[in-house]
Amino acid sequence: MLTSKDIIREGHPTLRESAKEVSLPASQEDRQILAEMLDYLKNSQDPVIAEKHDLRPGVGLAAPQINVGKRMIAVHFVDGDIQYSYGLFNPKIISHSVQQSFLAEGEGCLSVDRPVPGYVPRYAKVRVKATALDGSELDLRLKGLAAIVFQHEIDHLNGIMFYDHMSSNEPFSIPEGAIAIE
Ligand SMILES: O=CN(O)CCNC(=O)c1cccc(Cl)c1Cl
Ligand code: NI
Repeated sequence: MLTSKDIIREGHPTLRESAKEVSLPASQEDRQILAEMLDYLKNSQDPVIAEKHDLRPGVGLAAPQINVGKRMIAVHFVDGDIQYSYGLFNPKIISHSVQQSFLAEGEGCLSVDRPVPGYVPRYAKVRVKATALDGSELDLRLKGLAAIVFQHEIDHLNGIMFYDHMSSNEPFSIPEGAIAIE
């Protein structure tokens, strides 16, 4: 099982590289890695398992964070009454809103061992295409928390960290018309 020691931290070059497309259909090895990433998220959200294995909680995870330079992400969280639990190959934002949004509580990252207070401006709505673990093609129209999490993960595939989006001298500045996601 993946644990916190498998997660690379700021300063590791892989976090700043662009990850490579996964050739499909995915190999058994790539499917195994993606399944383990999804399991990490589930385990990290289980108080008993997280405590036992000292797991930091996460709602998403990108392969570069476990030093695998491939375009694979996992997400596991509930947003309102919609449960998102996916392992995805080659996720791609194919369109997005002009309007922006940000998480009122800010963002955190398993690869960043320090709090970085401030708002992370992101697209309020995104349309994402990807191939799921079972090989099916997904076409997702996301808003709210889901839109933010998917952008955080897809950023990791492009070597982008959440604080790259933050205004350095005004971390709590809010872009014109941006909506706060509570
Ligand atoms: O890349 C994934 N991680 O670093 C996992 C840890 N961070 C989170 O779960 C997290 C926390 C707050 C906001 C967002 Cl958008 C995310 Cl994603
Ligand atoms: Ni992260």
